[in-house]
Amino acid sequence: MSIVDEAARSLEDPREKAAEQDYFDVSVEARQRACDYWDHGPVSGSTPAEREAFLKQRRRHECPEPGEAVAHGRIDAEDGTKLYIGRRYIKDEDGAPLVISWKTKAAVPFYQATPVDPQGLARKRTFESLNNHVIHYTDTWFVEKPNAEAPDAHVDEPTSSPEYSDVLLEALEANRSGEMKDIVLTIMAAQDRIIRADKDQLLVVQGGPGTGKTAVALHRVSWLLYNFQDTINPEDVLVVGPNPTFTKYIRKVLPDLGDKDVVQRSLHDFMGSRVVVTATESPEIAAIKGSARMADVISAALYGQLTVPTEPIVLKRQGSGAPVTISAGDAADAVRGLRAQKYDVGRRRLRARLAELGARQLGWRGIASFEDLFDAKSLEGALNALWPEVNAVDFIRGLLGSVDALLRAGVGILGKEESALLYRPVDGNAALQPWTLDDLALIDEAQSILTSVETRYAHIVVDEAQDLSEMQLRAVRRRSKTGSMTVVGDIAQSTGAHARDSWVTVLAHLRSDLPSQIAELEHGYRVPSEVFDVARPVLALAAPNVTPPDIVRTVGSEPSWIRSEPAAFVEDVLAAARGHASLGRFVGIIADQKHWPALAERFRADGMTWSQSDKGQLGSTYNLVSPHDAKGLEFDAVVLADPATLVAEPHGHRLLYIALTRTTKYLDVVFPRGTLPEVLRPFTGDAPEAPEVETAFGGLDADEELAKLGPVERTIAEQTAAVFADQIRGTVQDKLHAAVVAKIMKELLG
Ligand SMILES: Nc1ncnc2c1ncn2[C@@H]1O[C@H](COP(=O)(O)OP(=O)(O)OP(=O)(O)O)[C@@H](O)[C@H]1O
Repeated sequence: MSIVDEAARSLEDPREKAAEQDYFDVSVEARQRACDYWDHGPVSGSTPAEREAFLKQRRRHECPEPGEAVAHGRIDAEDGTKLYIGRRYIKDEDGAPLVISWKTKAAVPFYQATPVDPQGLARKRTFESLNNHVIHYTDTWFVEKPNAEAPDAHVDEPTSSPEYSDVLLEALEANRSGEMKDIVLTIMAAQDRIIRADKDQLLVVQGGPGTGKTAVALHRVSWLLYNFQDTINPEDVLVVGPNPTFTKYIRKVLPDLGDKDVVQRSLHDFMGSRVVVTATESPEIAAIKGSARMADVISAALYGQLTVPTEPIVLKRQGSGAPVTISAGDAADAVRGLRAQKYDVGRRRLRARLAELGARQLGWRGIASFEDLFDAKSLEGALNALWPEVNAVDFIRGLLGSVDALLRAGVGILGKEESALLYRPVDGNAALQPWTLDDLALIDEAQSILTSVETRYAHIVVDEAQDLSEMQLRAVRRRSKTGSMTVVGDIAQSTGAHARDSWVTVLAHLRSDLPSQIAELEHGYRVPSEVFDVARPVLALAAPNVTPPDIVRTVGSEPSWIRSEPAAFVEDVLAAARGHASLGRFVGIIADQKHWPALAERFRADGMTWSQSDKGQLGSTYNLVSPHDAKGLEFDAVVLADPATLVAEPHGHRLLYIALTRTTKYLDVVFPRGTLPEVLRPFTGDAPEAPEVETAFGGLDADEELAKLGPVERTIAEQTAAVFADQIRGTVQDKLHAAVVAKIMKELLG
């Protein structure tokens, strides 16, 4: 048998399909039996440890939804061995595998075999099923198809490049919602290699928008939990996303893959909740607070509070004895000797050391706790004078609230102006401070110097990692037991106060003894080429060194360019959004927050419901999203409002690039006349100008216009309006589509 260059897809053979259905039925039954056993069987094990192990297994075997497909693929090796591949392992009554998990090594060829490297496969079969009824199967042959296999079957011309199967393209076409879906059926070879890459490394995944970085990182977690289940529990894995909206967006992927209990946090809460963030930082101050130099400033400020005594220390005795005096020299040596310790450890030891020095005066010797010999208040007072008690939140509040303390701690680390910039008046108690996201990392750093932060995670995933400050990276690193991490992002989408142009600092601040590598994803799955053609020149300005992704699909719908008169801007944004929503699309309205009050007021006036990204919401038909919050999200249709406001911000072209790459299908750009950023101007071509259309049809009453038509004409007008909805949409209010068509018809027909 010879290897064919191009995989051929065969038409389904009804007998084959029936046989596959039988196999599915048997597997469903076996899965149900296992479910019943794990769900309702007695807890086994005679010791508590055995019982705990059983319960852990039970959690791993939680029953899936009854309709979850038992298998999505099958691989036939050249020697005739067949393996079915699904989300979970299913065995028959004799313990033989019916379906293997996609996470096993044996499943690798399903994802990685290509005509050039078939990995021992003769055929790969992909199933589409609904409630475990096989609807279709598609075969990809890696050898010449044996004639005996399906004598009546035709060989189809491949309907798409075998690299981008119909199943993949259908998944990419599917309508989106506020929750990301898994991609188990269609993981691509390059993605699969990253998912299954060695655990013990710092793996950075760079890739353009929509290349699947988030999906890959989450599937990698699932793969790790399966393959290292003896050493990694779900709660030992942390996934950090940029903001609560994003965390909400991805939260169901892991549970859908069978992995509950993974810790998923936003940058706002992965460090704990010592304070509530209520304010934002100016970019200038955020940049200073985010710099790793702040770690030295905090350390200097903390240890700068220690006093090396020059006077003897007097300790009162417990009870009635005369006080004892410790020489200044002995006390000073004690303080100096403990400076290298964690702050709280040093303080504890100093207490013991002072008590020991005092006890010596009384003739006590030996290794014992002498603290009880002394009056607790007296000992604590002496200790506080030398080594004050500190809590991280109050300490950072105090440090930021004192120009003197900042200047002192910043000597040789920060410039004087930088130290002075950090000053923020202390007002009320700690909870009432205008805490910012960047303050959280300062508090965390202080906490780590005081005691330590629990290094509890066996693996950490950081998404949109290109934006993390050095201080945030340090906070992530502290939580990792070994340095095993998967860090994903896109330098071209790096914005905000900590934007960067390479991964060098990220690697530096996350590094451990483990090896590190940067892997790249090159194919863009989300954004259709019609839209990416617009984003490409923006990328060239935003990040000239970043290679654009290879786009895998087209949708046959060009972006719309809608010029508005300023007074009609909100109306035009609304009309564009409504046009999409009326066709059942999940819509993202990406707009600078300065436009939000007007948009929200208009939504309210129309009785619409919508979600707002600043509230961590996502999922209504209409989603109002700030350009910064848009990172990582996607919509069926994006209405980008007033792109000039994005470009006007720092890293403005990157923000624009992000906004342009959030759509899986449709893009409408609504801009006040004369404001379109230069980089986008070539695309407007001879697009109709909304205000003129508005003027021409201003005051049009839909019912009145339609009433002028006979019933047949009216039906034609309505149908035509539906067909041309995309063209008309955005130029006039949605409800006027049919009326506009009616008017045009009248005019054309005289
Ligand atoms: N192999 C695949 N099969 C099906 N869908 C895929 C595949 N790879 C990516 N996708 C889909 O493409 C979209 C983009 O994926 P994802 O959000 O992971 O990309 P990203 O690289 O993280 O994007 P961004 O940089 O914008 O955050 C998602 O809808 C995802 O499900």
